[in-house]
Amino acid sequence: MRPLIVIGNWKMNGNLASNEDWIKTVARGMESGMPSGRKFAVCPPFPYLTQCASLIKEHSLAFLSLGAQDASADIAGAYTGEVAASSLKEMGCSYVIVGHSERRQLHHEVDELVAAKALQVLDSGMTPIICVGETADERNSGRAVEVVRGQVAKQLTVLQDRLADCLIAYEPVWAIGTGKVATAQVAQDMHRAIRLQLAEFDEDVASHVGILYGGSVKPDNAVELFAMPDIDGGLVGGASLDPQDFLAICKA
Ligand SMILES: O=C(CO)COP(=O)(O)O
Repeated sequence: MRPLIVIGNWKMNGNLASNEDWIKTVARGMESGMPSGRKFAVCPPFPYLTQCASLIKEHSLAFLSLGAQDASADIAGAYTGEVAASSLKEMGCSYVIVGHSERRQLHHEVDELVAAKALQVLDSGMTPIICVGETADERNSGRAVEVVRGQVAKQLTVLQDRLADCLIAYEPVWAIGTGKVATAQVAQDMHRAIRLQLAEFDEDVASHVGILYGGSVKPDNAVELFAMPDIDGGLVGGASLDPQDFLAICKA
């Protein structure tokens, strides 16, 4: 049985004061217990990882793990501005997002680089969250499944059965930050397509990999999304900035 996983992606938001308020509020909200069989994590910007790790410890927030929003594809060396996966592990991270559409679009990251980053994350003992998803044009021209299958195929080529230790996040680009959530059925259909593609490679990998949905997940649509058989949780952007909304989604 795959656990339901809710991960907040703060993107380039937050500051020392708001982060502290957020962790305190979430700690109070989680104090009375959380639904069983679920996992939760938050991915703050790099500079706040240490602060969030110590706040999580201070508030004994056993339910909440820490993640990062990206990692380098290289182990170490002359890569100004890059952050090594091993450093993220040392800072207390359990998850690292790789290949987010904002990095693919704004920083021209391609599938091969995303796979190399995922390998570094795995080698450092963390779980990569590999993002895939089609644009509005690709969906409107009937190519959504083909595009996503292409992205997943590249990951399979490099990662092979190590994909069993990764999470995949299906994030349709047209649903990110737009308020246009994919209907639960549209999301389920793509998650199913991804799972069937994984099963063509290896049944065992397909049954192990958690496939999260991302794109305008809110407290009022999370229940329906999470009820779908192939949706194993959510990667939440905007709504994760509000601790009450994040908590509501975690409990949905
Ligand atoms: O990109 C996302 C999470 O990684 C989704 O962002 P929103 O929830 O703001 O649409």
